[in-house]
Amino acid sequence: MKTKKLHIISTGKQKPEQLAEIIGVIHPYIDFIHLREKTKRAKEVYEMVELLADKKVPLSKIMINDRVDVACASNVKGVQLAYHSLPVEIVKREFMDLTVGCSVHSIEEAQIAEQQGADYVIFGHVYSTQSKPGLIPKGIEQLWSVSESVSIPVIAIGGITPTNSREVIEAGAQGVAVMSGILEAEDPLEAVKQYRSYLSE
Ligand SMILES: Cc1ncc(COP(=O)(O)OP(=O)(O)O)c(N)n1
Ligand SMILES: Cc1nc(C(=O)O)sc1CCOP(=O)(O)O
Ligand SMILES: [Mg+2]
Repeated sequence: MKTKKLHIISTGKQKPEQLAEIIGVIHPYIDFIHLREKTKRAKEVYEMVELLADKKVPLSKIMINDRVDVACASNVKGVQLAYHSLPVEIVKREFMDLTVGCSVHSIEEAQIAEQQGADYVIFGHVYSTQSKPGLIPKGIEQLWSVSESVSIPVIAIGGITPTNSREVIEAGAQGVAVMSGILEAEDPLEAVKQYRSYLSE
């Protein structure tokens, strides 16, 4: 079985130094860290990449949410496009070196992302989560339908725990994306090891 991917999404609430400290410790166990810092300016996000690099986090593990300019300028792996971001096809056409992930919330969005050349999609939110308060979760069956409807990897997001990771993998996900379960854990290293063990079984 191909090893499933573990993406970590920054909360936007932690100080850059605090995030860098945590990722500096857990990066050997993760595939990608996404900087999703919606209230920060481009320069601040760029500086966060520098902090991560200082902690020896490989640039090849860093994705930038939305900001194609920052992703290019900082030479990271790629960009995670949100619903308000530039279209996938434009980013793929103009920035060929970037890996492009797209956040989707339906079969139709996933298929459009695939047609436009996305390298993978993140689908959610699968389970209810404090990180998306008041929004009804999509559930495991929709995850299954989305996974069936595209050929590119589908990464599940939203309320993912170590134990339900197995269920989402069985539903066709090629990996999981986690925010609070690791970055807000009392012991992020222990938490990431737990996710990793469920994803590797
Ligand atoms: C139904 C639905 N639409 C949009 C969003 C949020 O979109 P996304 O692009 O994933 O942005 P963030 O999750 O990063 O805020 C959603 N969750 N649900
Ligand atoms: C950033 C994000 N996007 C989602 C989506 O469905 O598009 S769910 C989500 C938050 C995931 O946080 P947690 O791991 O704490 O549940
Ligand atoms: Mg999202």
